[in-house]
Amino acid sequence: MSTIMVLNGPNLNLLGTREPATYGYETLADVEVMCREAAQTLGHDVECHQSNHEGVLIDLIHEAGRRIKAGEVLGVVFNPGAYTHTSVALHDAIKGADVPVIEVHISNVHAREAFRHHSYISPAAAGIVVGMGVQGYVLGIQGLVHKFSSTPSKTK
Ligand SMILES: O=C1C[C@@](O)(C(=O)O)C[C@@H](O)[C@@H]1O
Repeated sequence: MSTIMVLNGPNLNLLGTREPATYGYETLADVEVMCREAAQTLGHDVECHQSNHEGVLIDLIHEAGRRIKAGEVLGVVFNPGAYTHTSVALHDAIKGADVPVIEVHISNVHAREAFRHHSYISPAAAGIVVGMGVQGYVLGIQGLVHKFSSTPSKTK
């Protein structure tokens, strides 16, 4: 059973109280429970991390890369928060460590301010889930497993 890493970037520790009209009322702890249940249903563990610091997120992506090579980790479901729109370093980390990443955004970033329309992460991501609320994390886990688990599938 391999582990799915769920990474959340800056300000996502404030879920539940942060702009609930945009991000909903579920807390990060609620999201992590949803992720654990979704992963377990598919035969995987989850490991959840949140950081407000770009370098910590880069280190976690590198760690994921090492653990993927060791067969311990399947990939990463990643909401990079505002670093989505600024971080060449996170883009390079994903490419450099060769990590399958499903990028998740709770809100529909394309229906918001223009500065949220560009993602440095998307060109390095294996898939993207946008605007589905916190359910997007579950969809991201399902997508990651569907695309990357060794279980045969006709539609990868
Ligand atoms: O922090 C976030 C959250 C977000 O990634 C989302 O989940 O919708 C969208 C980003 O633009 C924003 O900076």
